Amino acid sequence: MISAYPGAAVRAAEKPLLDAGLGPALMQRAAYGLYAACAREVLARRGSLYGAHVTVLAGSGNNGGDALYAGARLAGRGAGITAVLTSEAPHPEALAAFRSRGGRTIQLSRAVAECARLCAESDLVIDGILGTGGKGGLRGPAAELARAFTGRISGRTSGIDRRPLVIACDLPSGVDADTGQADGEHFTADLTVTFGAVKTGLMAGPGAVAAGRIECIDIGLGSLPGPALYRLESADLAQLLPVPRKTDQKYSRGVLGIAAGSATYPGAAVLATGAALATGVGMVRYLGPESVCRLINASHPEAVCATGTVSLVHVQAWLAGPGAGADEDQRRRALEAMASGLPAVIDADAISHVEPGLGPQVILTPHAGELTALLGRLGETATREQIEADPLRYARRAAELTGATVLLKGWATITAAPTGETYSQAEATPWLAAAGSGDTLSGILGSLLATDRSNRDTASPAPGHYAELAAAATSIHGRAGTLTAQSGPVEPSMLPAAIRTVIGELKKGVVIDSV
Ligand SMILES: NC(=O)C1=CN([C@@H]2O[C@H](COP(=O)(O)OP(=O)(O)OC[C@H]3O[C@@H](n4cnc5c(N)ncnc54)[C@H](OP(=O)(O)O)[C@@H]3O)[C@@H](O)[C@H]2O)[C@@H](O)CC1
Ligand SMILES: [K+]
Repeated sequence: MISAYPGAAVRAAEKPLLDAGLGPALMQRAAYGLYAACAREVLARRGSLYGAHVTVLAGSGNNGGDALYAGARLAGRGAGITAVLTSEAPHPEALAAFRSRGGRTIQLSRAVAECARLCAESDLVIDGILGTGGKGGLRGPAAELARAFTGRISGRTSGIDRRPLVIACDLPSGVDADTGQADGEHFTADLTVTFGAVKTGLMAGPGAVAAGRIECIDIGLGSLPGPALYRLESADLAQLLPVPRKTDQKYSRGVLGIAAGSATYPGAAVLATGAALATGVGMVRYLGPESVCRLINASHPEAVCATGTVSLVHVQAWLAGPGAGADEDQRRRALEAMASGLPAVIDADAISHVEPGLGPQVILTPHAGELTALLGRLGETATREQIEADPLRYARRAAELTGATVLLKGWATITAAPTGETYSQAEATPWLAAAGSGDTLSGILGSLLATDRSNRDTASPAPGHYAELAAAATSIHGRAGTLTAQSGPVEPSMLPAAIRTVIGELKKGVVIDSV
């Protein structure tokens, strides 16, 4: 599990070490970690450090110091290095070390266009303009450089017309370390090498997109407070996924009730059912129109389909909403599912029936547009753009207002418990942004809720338990999409096959996390 902390918490943990005069030592550890990651990535790309073109972007603070020291080490391995100084007052000792290894410097304010060209023609750009001391987006010439560089490399691929590798020092410059907001110009990295602890802004909103892969370097920080944000990794997922016991039968493994689909949108019910079955539920009981029952049984003969009501069906969890449209019977079923006290995924059209006073076992799965509407009904104004810019804040706020667990979809999907525990998962591929994709996510989550033993074995699951399960479902969905995308565009109806493969590999311990 990755734990992330706000920038202020990391700075507070550094303070006693700085007061004890250990600042330079911490910087050397950070710079060495950055150098080692840069060397590894350049070697992987071009086979040799010797003769590689590297540009270091160095700001006025310690972030620039880290980047200059890392650049000095790369110069010592034969790379050709130029530092673009974005301030008149760079870190003096780091600059001296950089120059002593033969690094040359350019003052950005006098040559923005030249610096943008230099970056675009480099093998590697190290972004050391701003770290945790940055306030707001980039300003002045640094903002112009980010814009010009992005313009120059847009349209380039990772093939022959190669983009330079961009490695961010601690965090991509212009990204808020706590929220991931990036209001103004900012850099976008392939890899962020972060120091001491992962910053929450690297795992949320635009910051999660800008950070790329995340690597955390241990610099020997003191104790940190409780993390603000978690990310599940393969080993956590393997533990969370239930395996059938020898004594199990279909009912004890878990039955999921699905009230989804309508005469207008029947496909959503088929997709949700297929994903739930592939995730390993003991049984699916489907409730909906007869025409949808027939369609589901044509592809999933194991699903038990009926047109009845929620209260007459014995299940361990509910899934309501996908494809329900304006179907009045499905609306009633969604309300009954929310009131049942059982774990329930409330997705798509059912989100518009949500009222405050729910419990954490109810998981709402909005995208930013649906959350705008939900918050509006609860008396809170937030535009889609505001939610996309700061998803941590709004997912937590929605959980607080409804009492439910909230899964807010995005590049990094945020799941927030009403008690504050928050997760971020970012395994998805952009190919998953397709009609029907959300229906499969809700099917996976429904299955995890129905097979969840803690719900039956303990009186009340731990706070944040449902947010963790929602994060697990998000991760499985993202991994299944990424696996499918390896051979081309993703059709959501292809996902159940990949879900089975992902779960099988997780259980065998085959999947190794890249960060
Ligand atoms: N502390 C430690 O022990 C260790 C810290 N480490 C490293 O230090 C980093 C934090 O360093 P830091 O505090 O010096 O801040 P940093 O982000 O480099 O820049 C601040 C400077 O930028 C300026 N500035 C601010 N906003 C701006 C904007 N929007 N656009 C333009 N300029 C802006 C601001 O000037 P001001 O506006 O305040 O006058 C100020 O001069 C941390 O991320 C990590 O990399 C590691 O070495 C490990 C040990
Ligand atoms: K940076």
